[in-house]
Amino acid sequence: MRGRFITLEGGEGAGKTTQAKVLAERLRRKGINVLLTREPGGTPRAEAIREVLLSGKAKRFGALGEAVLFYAARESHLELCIRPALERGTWVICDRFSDSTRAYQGAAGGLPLSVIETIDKAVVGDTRPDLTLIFDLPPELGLKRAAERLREGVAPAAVADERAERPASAEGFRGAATGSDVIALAPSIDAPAPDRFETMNLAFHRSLRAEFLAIAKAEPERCALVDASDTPTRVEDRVWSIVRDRFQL
Ligand SMILES: Nc1ncnc2c1ncn2[C@@H]1O[C@H](COP(=O)(O)OP(=O)(O)OP(=O)(O)O)[C@@H](O)[C@H]1O
Ligand SMILES: Cc1cn([C@H]2C[C@H](O)[C@@H](COP(=O)(O)O)O2)c(=O)[nH]c1=O
Repeated sequence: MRGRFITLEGGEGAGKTTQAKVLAERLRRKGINVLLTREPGGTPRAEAIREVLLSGKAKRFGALGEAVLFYAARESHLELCIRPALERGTWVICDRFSDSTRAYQGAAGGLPLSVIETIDKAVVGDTRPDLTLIFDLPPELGLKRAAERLREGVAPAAVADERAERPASAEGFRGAATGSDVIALAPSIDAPAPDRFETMNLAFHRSLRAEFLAIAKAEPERCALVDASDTPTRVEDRVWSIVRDRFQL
């Protein structure tokens, strides 16, 4: 049976990475094979693109240029990592996916939705998430958390983690060759400094929030809203109750 595809979406510092790890552990405790991954990233090629995008080096290409790069990374990720895992029956938990492009490069970045939808159709096809958890909180709070994370010297976690899973191709996870469980990614991009999008102004982050809320409202069969301003334990419980109900676990 095909695995389930779960994505986590939302603004900066919303707690997606924190909760993705907890969810993966909870599912594993139920005996489910889980691939925990992130976007942009998940394969060496996509991680290299991540470095370019988050450093701000691609900013001068505008929202269209950045969107094309996000989709180049997504194509590699889907082809070498996500689709093979789903076909093996592994559940995939992905920290950000297409809704982020729609919010960041679309609503907040000014790229028309029709352009994103065209590229999305070509790259993602029918590999759509079965469930998208949308983490909602005021951007001021999310940015404060992200700033505290930086002050504590904690880089946004590299979540590519395949445990028992192994990619079929040489372009798969870097850690596969060494057999490591959690993939250690190149430090340069995850060094503690605000990334390209964290440095945008509050108006940008407000439009992100509005777009994520609009997506959740427009697609209630796929999306579930999570109040990310709550305590970590409460958020964890809410996530688990959504996942349990959705997949009848
Ligand atoms: N519910 C919560 N309450 C308070 N702090 C939290 C909560 N969840 C996560 N945090 C903390 O906030 C910071 C950001 O969390 P995390 O990295 O999980 O967010 P994120 O949504 O993945 O962020 P980004 O998209 O910016 O990478 C971390 O330092 C984390 O420990
Ligand atoms: C997938 C995707 C991501 N982004 C932005 C959103 C964040 O600012 C970074 C990713 O960093 P994180 O710490 O892993 O959250 O990239 C984007 O603008 N468009 C996208 O499609």
